[in-house]
Amino acid sequence: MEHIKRYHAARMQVNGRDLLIEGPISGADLAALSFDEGLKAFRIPDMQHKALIEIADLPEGRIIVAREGDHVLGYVTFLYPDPLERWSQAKLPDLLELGAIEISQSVRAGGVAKKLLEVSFLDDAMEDYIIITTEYYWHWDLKGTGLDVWGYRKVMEKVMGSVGMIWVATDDPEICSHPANCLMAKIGKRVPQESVVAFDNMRFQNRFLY
Ligand SMILES: CC(=O)SCCNC(=O)CCNC(=O)[C@H](O)C(C)(C)COP(=O)(O)OP(=O)(O)OC[C@H]1O[C@@H](n2cnc3c(N)ncnc32)[C@H](O)[C@@H]1OP(=O)(O)O
Repeated sequence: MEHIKRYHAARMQVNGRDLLIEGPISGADLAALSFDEGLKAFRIPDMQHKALIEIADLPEGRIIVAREGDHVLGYVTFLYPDPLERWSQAKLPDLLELGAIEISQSVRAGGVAKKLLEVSFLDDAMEDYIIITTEYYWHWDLKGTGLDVWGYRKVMEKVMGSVGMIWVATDDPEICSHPANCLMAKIGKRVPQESVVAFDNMRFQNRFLY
């Protein structure tokens, strides 16, 4: 499958700060930007910056950033699912995982996460993919937001729902291990039925138990 990446950008103001939301950007462009110290939910900021640079240059990888000048304050990633996760079992060329979305504390709750997704989905190429995201409460910044798991789950539903990603059922044991965890997905308009069926089969693998 040819992965077409068309650049889009938008501007917004949050707390009086001018932000540029743009992407997909290349690894070289991302390497030239500084990376905010507050972006530490998944790895220490330096390591996460390096990981994102690698993802940006993967054939299927897409990184959309929110930046103030040359300083990154938020990002979202799309790439093939981790080979250790069931979502990669069928090796679907047209299934991408929204792997991480993170906004620095100083500009949170100002619509940046929703804007990152809006810009991501401006690219019509996204209609060729099944986009999934796995929500595990242990990845959430409960302490930094002061929200409980259900309040946080509501925020994630609002962020993902803003581009039409919806809750979908699965019997994946990790997702089922806590009721606030969930799988969300959006199936692009041009995704063939065979891919949708393969995705359904990956979602349910323990039918003999029912
Ligand atoms: C696949 C994954 O990456 S799962 C992990 C998600 N990432 C993280 O948990 C990392 C740490 N957290 C963050 O980076 C941010 O808090 C995020 C990404 C969860 C949300 O980013 P934000 O830019 O703050 O979200 P945004 O401002 O677009 O808000 C979306 C909605 O949630 C609401 N919201 C956001 N934060 C809060 C909050 N702390 N309390 C109540 N509501 C909130 C917003 O008001 C908005 O509501 P609306 O749609 O009714 O207007």
